[in-house]
Amino acid sequence: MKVTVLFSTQEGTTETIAEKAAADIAKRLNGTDAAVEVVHIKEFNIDSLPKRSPNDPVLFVLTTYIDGGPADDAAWFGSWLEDARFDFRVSKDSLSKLRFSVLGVGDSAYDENWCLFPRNVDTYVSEMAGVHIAKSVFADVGVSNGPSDLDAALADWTGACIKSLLAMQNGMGYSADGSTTEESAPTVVDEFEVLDEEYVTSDEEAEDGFDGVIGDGSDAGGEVMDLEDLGAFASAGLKAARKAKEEDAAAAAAEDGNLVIRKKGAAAGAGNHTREMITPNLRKNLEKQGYKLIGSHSGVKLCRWTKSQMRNNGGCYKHTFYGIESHRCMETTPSLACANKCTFCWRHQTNPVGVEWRWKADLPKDIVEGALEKHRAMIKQMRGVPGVTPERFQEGMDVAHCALSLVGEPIMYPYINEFVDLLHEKSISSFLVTNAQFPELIRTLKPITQLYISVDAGTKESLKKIDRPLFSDFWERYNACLDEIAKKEQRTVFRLTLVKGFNVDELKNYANLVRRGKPDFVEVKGVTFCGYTGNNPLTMANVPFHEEVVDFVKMLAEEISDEYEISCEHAHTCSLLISHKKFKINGTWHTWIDYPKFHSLVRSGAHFTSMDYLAPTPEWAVFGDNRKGFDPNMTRVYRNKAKYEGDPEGYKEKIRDAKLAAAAAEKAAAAAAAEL
Ligand SMILES: Cc1cc2nc3c(=O)[nH]c(=O)nc-3n(C[C@H](O)[C@H](O)[C@H](O)COP(=O)(O)O)c2cc1C
Ligand code: SF4
Repeated sequence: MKVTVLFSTQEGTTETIAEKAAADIAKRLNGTDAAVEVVHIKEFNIDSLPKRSPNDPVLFVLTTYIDGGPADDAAWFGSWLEDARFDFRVSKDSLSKLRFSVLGVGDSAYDENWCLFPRNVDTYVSEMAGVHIAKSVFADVGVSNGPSDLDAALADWTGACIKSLLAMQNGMGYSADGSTTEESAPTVVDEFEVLDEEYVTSDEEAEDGFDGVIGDGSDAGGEVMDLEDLGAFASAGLKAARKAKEEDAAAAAAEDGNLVIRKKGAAAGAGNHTREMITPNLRKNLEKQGYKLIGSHSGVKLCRWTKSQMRNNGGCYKHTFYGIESHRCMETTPSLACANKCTFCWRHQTNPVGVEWRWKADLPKDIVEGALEKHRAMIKQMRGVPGVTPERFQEGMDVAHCALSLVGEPIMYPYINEFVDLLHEKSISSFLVTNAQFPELIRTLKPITQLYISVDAGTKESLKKIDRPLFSDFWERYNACLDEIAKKEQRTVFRLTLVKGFNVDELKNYANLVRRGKPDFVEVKGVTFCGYTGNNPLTMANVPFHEEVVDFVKMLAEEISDEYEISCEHAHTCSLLISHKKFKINGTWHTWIDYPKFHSLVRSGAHFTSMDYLAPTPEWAVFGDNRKGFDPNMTRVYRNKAKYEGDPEGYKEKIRDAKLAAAAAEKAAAAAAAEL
């Protein structure tokens, strides 16, 4: 018997799952004549499926991608199957020899598209007379407990497959529900069911009548569990035990040599991917990226500019544009989840997603206190570092700004208003970035110091390509968010991230969006390359040069020149600011913020607008100044100072050449990979 575990993946999770399943199966079939192989779908000859011997089952482990469709590697398999299924010339029992089962991987946050592709594969193969050796199971990476949780689904599915495979080896019958018979020929119950699709963890649904019982109880080993027990069911201990078991299985199988892994090069991104808001795996992942986690859904991270300004080596663009003291700025988020899968996301697609809040909500007080504590602990590590004076160290400990822009969608957090109240009570300013998918939450958001909206694309098509949103009405939501922004009276900012080859050609569309949202400011920045993984479409070639950003900004400013003008530049981060002309008072830009005034306005409870807490912009920050946005009170550090000072133009040229070479090399590598 040859068991083929056939996987498709976009970003690597499903590959890991397939390997775990195969290792477990191989271990359990050890000592029989069965061989187990893990095969990447691109390496598999699909035309051989109809001829496959019933003795050589195929276990599909398939991910779900955009609009519920297949990952790129399985696109042709999807169309092969569909063609075969609907082509009247193909016999309806053409897969009658095939013994199979499907483990689908997807995220229920995608509603009706949850595991759509694996479900279709399951349906089509059944309709062409393929025979289940075990019930197909659909796993939900969006929950951390319950029967459709990835770990539980994997364990159930693998267990059922093993049972049938052992029965086949022993010449016994088997059924899709995992029971065996004494008959020598296989008896197959050709039906399957999704493991408790209705199972949800949200408080809301619990209120809607969820009684804490999973299915009929059979899913949990015959027990009926209540909600408290679910916590234990998903406890770290159980998971650790499972993991250890899986690792043992992999090691033993590899030792015994009945497991073969056949896949295409580096098929996908690395290891541990995500399930739920801060599950043990996600925690590890985020901590590896330098996040300090608070409670069950919040994070804080020390920004490089905080460290830089602590040493008086320069602040971030927010220092240049708005007078933020970067060394007193805490970067945090009360929601690591969001409703997108942006191509340029810093979290390398490991983010939990949802179209609404559906997790336990920690108290705002605990998040604010926890974030301050962890932020200060990171600042403490800067004590004694060259350039950090006792004054600046003390200022660093005394947080004055909070950038709610780390990752995730902060306004999804149900207590966001209470959260910003707590910041303001502590005289901490609030800069909040939202991703333009929740107009109703923007509407109900209280006045904050500065409200950002990410305007990632000028057209529906490129928004879909860049942000890869969950909502099907994402474009309508995007526009509704702009309408809400237009109604806000305190400072509003459009944040444009230019991605070469994706959105830089949409000048006129952007101009229309600015006219619609009427923001006070438009910040434009080139996308930052942060080592995107897996099949992420971005490469260094998508990162625009500073001059390209400047050219774009000049053209955009020209389009909206009746009301806006370029005001500031921070060359170091390729960022420029276009401001509404009302901030140019008597010929002087007033893009900076009077923070004490903002706090006294909030405390007064009086009505106020963005014109009530402004401050003049220093000359060095103004566009056109030869200091290019670098604060002259600080000392710039060049990594290659000698070279730069000796021949600044030549040095810039070299940097440019190096970037171009890197971009060309990436393109060539991608082309070569595509050809393989
Ligand atoms: C751009 C994008 C779109 C997705 N669309 C869906 C979808 O429509 N339905 C679904 O069930 N899961 C969807 N997912 C969730 C993935 O199936 C899930 O993240 C899975 O763990 C990815 O597995 P992989 O790492 O093997 O590619 C999507 C993920 C991404 C990144
Ligand atoms: S909205 Fe933010 S956190 Fe969510 S995917 Fe996009 S960049 Fe990442």
